[in-house]
Amino acid sequence: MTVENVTAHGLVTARARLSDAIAVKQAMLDDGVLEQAVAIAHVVVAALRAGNKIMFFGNGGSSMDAGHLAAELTGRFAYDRPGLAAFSLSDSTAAVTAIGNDYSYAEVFARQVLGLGRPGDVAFGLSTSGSSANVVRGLQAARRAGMVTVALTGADGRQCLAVADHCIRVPSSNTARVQEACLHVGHTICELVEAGMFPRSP
Ligand SMILES: O=C(CO)[C@@H](O)[C@H](O)[C@H](O)[C@H](O)COP(=O)(O)O
Repeated sequence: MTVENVTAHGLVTARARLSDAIAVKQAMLDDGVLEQAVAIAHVVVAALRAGNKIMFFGNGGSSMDAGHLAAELTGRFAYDRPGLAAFSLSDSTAAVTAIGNDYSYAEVFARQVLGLGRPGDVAFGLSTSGSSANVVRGLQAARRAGMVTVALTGADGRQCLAVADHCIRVPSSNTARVQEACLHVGHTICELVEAGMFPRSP
């Protein structure tokens, strides 16, 4: 195969991927995902106003999205305002490696949740498969601790759904598409939370 053929094939494939991503986002518009995101943003605003905090966790690409979304709240999303109480449990390399090494990888989020979480806090578990044991156990621990539990997953998010007060299942089972869609949902929630906490005059 020539370089030109590889490039042509790559372009065809890339177009198909982009079409798929658009179809997923269109299905989200039709599936009530935004209505769920608004409801979750209300929950987060209520928690922050009551002095509670927001924690995110996930594996792999979702671990980076967990840190990204926490930073949208502690830093800023669209405009300057005070920082909000949010952090990612995936960001602590020391905690994740110590708990994973000394207990088990399934406990890396649950143990942090139980140590850091207080009733009324909000825990966001991100899992494209919806079945990663450490994310499911993290949400279970949060629920036991009296926290509000939120899951962002792909279409087959049943295990997270069972332990989440709010579960947005984006309509795809492709890991990359689900990550992109969950990040979009996360951005939407952060934007709504920022506007809810610090309204700007029109
Ligand atoms: O980012 C990617 C591939 O797109 C991977 O690293 C992916 O995040 C990992 O396979 C994760 O372990 C998947 O876990 P989960 O999202 O199903 O909970």
